Amino acid sequence: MNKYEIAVIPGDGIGNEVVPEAMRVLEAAAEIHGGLSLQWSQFSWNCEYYLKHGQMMPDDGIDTLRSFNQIFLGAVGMPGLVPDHISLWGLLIKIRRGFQQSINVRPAKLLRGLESPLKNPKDFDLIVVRENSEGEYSEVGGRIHQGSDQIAIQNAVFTRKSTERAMRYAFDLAAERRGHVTSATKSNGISHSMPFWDEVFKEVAVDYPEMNTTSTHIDALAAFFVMKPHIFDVIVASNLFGDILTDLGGAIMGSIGIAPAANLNIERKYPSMFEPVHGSAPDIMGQGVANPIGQIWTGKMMLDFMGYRELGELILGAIEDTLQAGVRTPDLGGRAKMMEVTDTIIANLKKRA
Ligand SMILES: NC(=O)C1=CN([C@@H]2O[C@H](COP(=O)(O)OP(=O)(O)OC[C@H]3O[C@@H](n4cnc5c(N)ncnc54)[C@H](O)[C@@H]3O)[C@@H](O)[C@H]2O)C=CC1
Ligand SMILES: CC(=O)C(=O)O
Ligand SMILES: [K+]
Ligand SMILES: [Mn+2]
Repeated sequence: MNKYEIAVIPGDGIGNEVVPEAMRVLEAAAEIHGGLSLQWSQFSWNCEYYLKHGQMMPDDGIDTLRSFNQIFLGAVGMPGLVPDHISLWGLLIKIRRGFQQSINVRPAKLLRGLESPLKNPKDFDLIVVRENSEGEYSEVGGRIHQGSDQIAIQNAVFTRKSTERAMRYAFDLAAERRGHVTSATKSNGISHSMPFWDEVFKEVAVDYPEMNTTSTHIDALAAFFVMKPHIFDVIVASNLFGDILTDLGGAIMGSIGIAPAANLNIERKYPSMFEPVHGSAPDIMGQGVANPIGQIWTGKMMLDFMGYRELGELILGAIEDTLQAGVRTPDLGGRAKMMEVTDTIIANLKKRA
């Protein structure tokens, strides 16, 4: 029996609802496999914890997580309780950076049984590789002066090491897929970091002569996601561009509630963290209608990363069977409750086993 220690951080809002659902599916998958045991340890670090303790996680939080194989997280943020920059930087981003989870992998594809809101989506199947450790999301900057003299400065940080790492990951991924990498740039407007980004992209591409490459400005790229998403294979993007593109990726699939993600420590020196693209959705929390598919598909990505790809395929198949049968939450135009969707996915998983 292969045992894995998984740290579970449901976080805020619907994170507390969809994480237990995904755990039910992963448990069912482990049972089908027979040789895989997932040992879950729960941590209640979130905005309520902050209100009690003045921090999003204890001082030794990162040390506590270090011994786990992986981290399974829901979402962080409850803007009514704690300002978002404090909650996200105090937990989510702290973990991403603390464990050098430098790559955020976010697929978007046309699922069987789901109509995209696009009129002519064709059969798109793309993956956004988002640089996850620096870029526009930096702590470098500050505020000075008062009143009408106030100034806010926010610096973007692009290192050769991290830029190259994200790009190499994208090329390696494309080599296993359709061999096409698109770089998301904005070197017409951002005059230092993005020309640098373009230069590094050209240099890295030299090492992959068999790959096709395109460099596209992020504004046009966003429009192409809507007009012709099928042209994309792998897209490599900076932290901010990747963040925005992947909500759009969720939207063109049918809902941001189904979009999965993986924050990878590709060196496997530290745990990686698996959490869907969506946030804590305070507008629908407590109603039992959150779509659990984003979290469940994220669980599939965790199994893939742990080397259980066949099991992952089984889960995605069961998700598609469920969508095809019309069992969908309201965000997908359906009337099913969250738990009914999960129950149906588990039943379909057992049928496929
Ligand atoms: N990685 C993370 O933990 C993230 C955290 N957040 C945080 O979440 C909080 C809310 O942020 P928003 O901007 O509203 O983004 P959000 O992703 O939480 O919600 C955006 C919209 O999508 C809907 N939605 C999201 N997930 C859904 C699901 N599983 N099923 C059905 N509908 C779903 C929501 O109801 C809402 O209408 C904020 O505190 C924000 O900072 C936002 C994005 C990512
Ligand atoms: C914070 C956020 O929106 C994300 O990581 O996608
Ligand atoms: K999330
Ligand atoms: Mn986001």
